[in-house]
Amino acid sequence: MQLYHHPFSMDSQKVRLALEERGIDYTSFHVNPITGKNMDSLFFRMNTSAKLPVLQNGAHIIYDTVEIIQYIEQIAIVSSGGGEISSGEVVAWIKKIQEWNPKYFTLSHIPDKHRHFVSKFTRRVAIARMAEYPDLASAYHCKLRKEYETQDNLRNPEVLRRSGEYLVSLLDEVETKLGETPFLVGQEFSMADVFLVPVLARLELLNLQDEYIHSRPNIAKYWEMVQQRPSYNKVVGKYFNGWRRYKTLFKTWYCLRVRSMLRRY
Ligand SMILES: N[C@@H](CCC(=O)N[C@@H](CS)C(=O)NCC(=O)O)C(=O)O
Repeated sequence: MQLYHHPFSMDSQKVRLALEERGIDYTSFHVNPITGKNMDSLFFRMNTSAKLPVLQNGAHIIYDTVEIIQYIEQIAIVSSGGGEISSGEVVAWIKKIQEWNPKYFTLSHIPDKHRHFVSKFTRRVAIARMAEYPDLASAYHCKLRKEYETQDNLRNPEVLRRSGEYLVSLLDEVETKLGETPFLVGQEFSMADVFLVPVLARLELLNLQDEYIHSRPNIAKYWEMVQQRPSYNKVVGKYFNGWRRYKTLFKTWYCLRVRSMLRRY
């Protein structure tokens, strides 16, 4: 089984947490969307949305995060001969969390000058690939249009307001629930937690933990606890804990700067 993913991608983190928690082996391929690797022709031909993650098992390819997780659960049940599929409550939490699109919230917390630089680089990559692979030109063109759309939406205060409000109401609901049970659904770490942990990790990466995590005591306690899990360390901690975040971010930033200077798109 091959997983195309990247540590920066929250949906990739969810899938990797599920694979680690269920102890399923897979071959990992890093595809960095910030350096435009998701537009490399081999990957793009398989997945013209260029979005991550993608799970491939032989001829079976899945592009949707929730569907990938359901597939992982089925594999875990078949290979262990036991276990069970997620309950209705877990599925409801997954849906609620997945309804929050972190894109605009994240981008709006990145300084304009860095954001514009990355956006320009992404557009240049799409244009370069268009010329290189004429048979994929319309798909690359679509990707280019989406990038302009993203930048337009970021100038719309209504889009940002809605995203922020949804996040706050989601966290308030999570805070109430965690006052009743140690994990989002009951006594055990479930797939609902797999979807929640990357949201908290994103808030910490953006240095927003005081406003969103520490101000909610139940979430703060939960956050401390889930960070002790080996799956967290492998998927998130290894790249973003303490000084590691600077190494991870610097590597991507350096690669972007050099390629941009040399005009290697
Ligand atoms: N269809 C995917 C979308 C996942 C998605 O939005 N992925 C983001 C990262 S979390 C991505 O790949 N962005 C890069 C891009 O849009 O170029 C799903 O629902 O699982």
